Amino acid sequence: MLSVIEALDLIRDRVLPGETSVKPLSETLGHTVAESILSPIDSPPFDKSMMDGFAIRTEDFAQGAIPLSLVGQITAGESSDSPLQSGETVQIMTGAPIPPNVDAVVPVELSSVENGVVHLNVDPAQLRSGWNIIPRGSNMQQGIEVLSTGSSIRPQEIALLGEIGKANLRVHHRPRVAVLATGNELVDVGEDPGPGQIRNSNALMLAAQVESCGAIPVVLGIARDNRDDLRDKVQAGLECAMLCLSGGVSAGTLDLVPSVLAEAGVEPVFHKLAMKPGKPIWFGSRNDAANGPCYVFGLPGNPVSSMVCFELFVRTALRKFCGDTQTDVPLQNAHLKRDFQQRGDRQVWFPSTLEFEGGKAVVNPVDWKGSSDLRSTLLANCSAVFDAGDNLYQAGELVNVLVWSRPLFAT
Ligand SMILES: Nc1nc2c(c(=O)[nH]1)N[C@H]1C(S)=C(S)[C@@H](COP(=O)(O)OP(=O)(O)OC[C@H]3O[C@@H](n4cnc5c(N)ncnc54)[C@H](O)[C@@H]3O)O[C@H]1N2
Ligand code: MOO
Repeated sequence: MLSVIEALDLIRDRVLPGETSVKPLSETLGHTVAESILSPIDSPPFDKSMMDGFAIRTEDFAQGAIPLSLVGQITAGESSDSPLQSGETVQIMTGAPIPPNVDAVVPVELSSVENGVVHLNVDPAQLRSGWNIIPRGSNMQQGIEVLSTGSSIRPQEIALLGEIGKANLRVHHRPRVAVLATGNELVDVGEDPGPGQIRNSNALMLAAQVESCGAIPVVLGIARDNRDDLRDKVQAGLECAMLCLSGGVSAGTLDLVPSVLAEAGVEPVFHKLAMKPGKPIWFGSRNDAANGPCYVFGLPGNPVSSMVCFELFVRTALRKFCGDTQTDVPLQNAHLKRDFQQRGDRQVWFPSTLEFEGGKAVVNPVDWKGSSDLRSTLLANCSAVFDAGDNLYQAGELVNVLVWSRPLFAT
């Protein structure tokens, strides 16, 4: 069986970045840039005062302290082209442009003013040319690349693009992701299950995970375990950029998903991984000349398997599809809080809590009963990774951890 790392590589190889369009800057948060963006300006665009104070010429102090005559004021938004004469100063505010031949700003706290005369309470030997002035172009020079293709847009990217006047830019689309639950045992969450039935909790969970990635969920309901119903609903799902099925991918007589997908022209890339939860996961893609490719995940029906497989694989596929160049799974290290016995032939992604204790990241596996135990995931915020084999991990040992995304509100 393939490993998680091998599966992630196959997904990254198979998934290609999707379509792009030009959007107003204010609508691009969370998108990925699909063009290289150069700065048309210097930043700051002029030599600028970093403090509220008095603009001076340090050369005036070469022979020692002198009183300065106050000849004006420059506030942010104004500008002054008049150079200072020897012995003159202007009051200047933070953000205001520096007048010609001024080379330092003395903070107002280090000065006193009496009858239009300014005295500086600074040792003249300490006055340095450039003090409290940020030179034009020192943060960013005209012509440099500020964002490369594939960077994602956070609030600070929006601000910088605003600063350079990039009101519209080319970004990758938010993809539509179809969610299709399969199973004769499923009823909608608003219904009372009869004997042998359970509520379809996976579809809502997967739709929420899709939303938490910034993609658009398209919930297709429940496909029954017969070829006709499954085929029809799969066809509808293939119109989206991605399709996530849940259930029907292991070895039961009604596990029809792999064969129905194959009939629908979805080319398998892998089926079954050496991981727990999630062993029977299926991944493939269909290329449609008219609609572009659809990437298909057959997620295992057990709720924790579906959830963890989404976090690892679907999220990675979405990142790649959305043009993001950062598609590594964001694993981090944490110290085990207690001894942990691992037994089994599959790598385990164990629901756990990650906390900071005494300045250290500490991870504690929760009391998890297995892939159907959704309840214990409510106590967890990450998966701790334990390799296959029979190993006693010691308290304090470093292990890999994958933090589950924590959305604030859906987009
Ligand atoms: N002989 C074998 N049996 C199983 C194997 C195997 O390798 N050989 N693998 C086991 C593993 S591991 C998993 S995980 C499950 C996954 O099976 P399926 O993906 O085929 O899922 P189902 O059998 O349809 O369902 C499994 C379980 O999850 C419940 N379920 C399904 N859909 C939903 C939903 N939408 N919402 C909530 N719960 C759902 C379903 O009722 C089952 O209890 O297979 C093992 N078997
Ligand atoms: O791989 Mo399964 O998800 O252990 O129950």
